[in-house]
Amino acid sequence: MILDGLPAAVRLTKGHGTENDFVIVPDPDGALEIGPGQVAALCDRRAGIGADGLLRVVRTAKMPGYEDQAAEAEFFMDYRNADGSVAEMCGNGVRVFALYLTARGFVDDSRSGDDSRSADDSRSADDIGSADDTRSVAPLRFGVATRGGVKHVTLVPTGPQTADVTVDMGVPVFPAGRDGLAVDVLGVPRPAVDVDMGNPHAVVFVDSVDDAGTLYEAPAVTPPGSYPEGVNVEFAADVAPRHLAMRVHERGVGETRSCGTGACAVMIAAARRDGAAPGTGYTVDVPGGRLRFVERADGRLEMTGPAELVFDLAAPESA
Ligand SMILES: N[C@@H](CCC[C@H](N)C(=O)O)C(=O)O
Repeated sequence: MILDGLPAAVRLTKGHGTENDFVIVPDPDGALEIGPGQVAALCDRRAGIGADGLLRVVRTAKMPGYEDQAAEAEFFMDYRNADGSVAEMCGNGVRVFALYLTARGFVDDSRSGDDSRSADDSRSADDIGSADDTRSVAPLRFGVATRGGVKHVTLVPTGPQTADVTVDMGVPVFPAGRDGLAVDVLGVPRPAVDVDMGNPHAVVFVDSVDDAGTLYEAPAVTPPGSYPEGVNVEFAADVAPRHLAMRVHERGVGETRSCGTGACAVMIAAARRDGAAPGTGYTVDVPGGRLRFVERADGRLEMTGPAELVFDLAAPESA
């Protein structure tokens, strides 16, 4: 049974960011062992809850090997793909994780580093966005620890279980050495751009995202063996100046409705192709919604998009 080994008191939550969906498991003390098989079972869309991935919420100080991030970020996002594999980063996951921390009271907003928040604003997360809540909501700022380093977020609640979240995704890297990188588009290899957002991406520009085909299988990437650890593949098509559409085949998942790091890779590949100056805004449409980007003068990429918590699930009483 998918909840085996999880204490009955653990309340799981389902959330999504532009329809990239996650099972969220609170484990502040790092006490739970959730192996790849159980992650895959929880993420199974027929026999489980169904999700593209799992986010375990663990205090950074309790996350072996990452304790040094605890000074900047109280909580660590332990991200797993739907097949149970571990990935370095998940951009949509960070937005959903940040909303979960605030909506479930893991982040004390008086300690969020937001100087503009008024002293008498004592609303609970459930009050925010309710019918009698007429005050404007100040953004919350805090760090989220990840395998790809601390990500700083700015979160604006838009309702009791929703928010717009901006994430400082760091400086994208164009790794050297994958010469001749290509992705098959309708059976023909096309040059691809190699982008590292903490996790690996191959971006190929196409005339229409329909050219990605069914994406039932991972797209062919050449030369063979270019990514021994696997790769996320993005198909990007121009919609208008500085506005693209994208489809993605994610490592460890399959086609998803959105990929935050993938959209970052598309944005930065397009910005370099266009010779865009820092500060230029880009929009990337994904099947599940819209993400907005700006490359700051210091080279760091900011991604803004929605996050939503959909429902909570408690384990049934044991017999
Ligand atoms: N959906 C994520 C990326 C998740 C990890 C990816 N599948 C990988 O294995 O690198 C995002 O929003 O960035």
